[in-house]
Amino acid sequence: MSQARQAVAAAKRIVVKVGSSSLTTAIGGLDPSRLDALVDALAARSAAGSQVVLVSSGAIAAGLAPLGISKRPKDLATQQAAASVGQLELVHAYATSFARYDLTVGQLLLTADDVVRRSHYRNAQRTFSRLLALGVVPVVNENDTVATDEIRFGDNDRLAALVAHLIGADALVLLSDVDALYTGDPRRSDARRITEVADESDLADVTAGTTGASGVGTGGMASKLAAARLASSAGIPVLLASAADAASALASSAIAPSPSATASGSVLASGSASASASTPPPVSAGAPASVGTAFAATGSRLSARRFWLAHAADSTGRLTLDDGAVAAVVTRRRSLLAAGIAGVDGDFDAGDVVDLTDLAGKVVARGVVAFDAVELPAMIGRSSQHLAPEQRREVVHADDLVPLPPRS
Ligand SMILES: Nc1ncnc2c1ncn2[C@@H]1O[C@H](COP(=O)(O)OP(=O)(O)O)[C@@H](O)[C@H]1O
Ligand SMILES: N[C@@H](CCC(=O)OP(=O)(O)O)C(=O)O
Repeated sequence: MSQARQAVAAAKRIVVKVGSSSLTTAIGGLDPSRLDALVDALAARSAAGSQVVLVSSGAIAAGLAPLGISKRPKDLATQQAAASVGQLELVHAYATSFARYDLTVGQLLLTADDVVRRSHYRNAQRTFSRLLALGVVPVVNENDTVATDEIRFGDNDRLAALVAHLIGADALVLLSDVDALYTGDPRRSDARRITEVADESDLADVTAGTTGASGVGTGGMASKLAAARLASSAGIPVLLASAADAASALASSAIAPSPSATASGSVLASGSASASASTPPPVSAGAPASVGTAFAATGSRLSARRFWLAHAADSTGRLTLDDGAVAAVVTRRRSLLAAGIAGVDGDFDAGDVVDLTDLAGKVVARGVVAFDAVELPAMIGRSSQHLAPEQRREVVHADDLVPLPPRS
């Protein structure tokens, strides 16, 4: 079994994301039997001693039937109305289903700011940590009802990758309606199945579509691939599999504790399983080598601050660097000086996050800029001795700068 699969099977803290298409029926609305089957697998993993966080899509899809709408609306306001109605159905269904195992769920509705803004993510971190310590299964979704087009994650794959980093998860499992990553859309006969992704070279032949077959999901395989890259480059192994294979994908290599014990750190549920609660089906010993696609962790875990910098929701401008400056900041990890800047775009203030690009426009790094946009045009291309004394400092300090992995 690959190292990535072993890591997923051994993970003590695991984030599992499930897409809308895996929770709904062909005619719309939640499919209780698919939801229960997913919960069976999650409860089994929890009983094997792992802390489980579920990122679940499906609010918009679940809201369509109660509102008498037959297909996914295109306009934001109707999507938000559907999400408002559907989220309630969704968490109610989860609460009922997890209760079969005497497990309590907690709902977290997050906006992009909650996981990418430094001032907010500590708050989200605290909430997750407390919920997990209390033995609760957090069920996460984007706060669709207040998210606007500009500030939306849009797809929960990315949200799940950000949450996995935020809570220090050991693995991320992305469950979808397709059994693995293919070289192209599996509806095409020439698409080849990929079992292991050790590094970027294994993805060279892959074309990932942006729409799914179901019509209820959002990002297609492209958003799953982007999320898998994001997580694996930050040191988190990823397993992409079909929700129908959830039991195998979530199989644990841990020796299952006694049936009454729950996730490690639980202070509430230990020994409190009610007489009526079911015992989850036993877990097998780790995901079989053939389930889904496993992505090895390629990078190392970034500090919360660097992760925030690299993946902050939006940068407010861009600085174009000449070749020497690109080499200095990306390879030698130096600060960016005015002399190496060839262009300035955007309307930013000192302290904002900006993209740093090469002369061809490719983003090579991100950083916190130390000057307002209006100050920079007169400074760029000049060496320090040709700058006013108060301007003789780094435009982006090395401590505030993170080179972006080439593939994210
Ligand atoms: N290279 C690919 N490998 C696998 N699936 C792909 C690929 N390109 C496109 N797809 C499509 O992406 C779909 C999954 O995306 P989506 O329906 O948005 O899932 P979810 O609702 O689980 O988020 C698959 O059903 C498949 O049709
Ligand atoms: N937040 C939205 C889901 C967005 C989303 O990413 O959907 P999907 O592609 O099915 O994972 C909802 O709950 O309907």
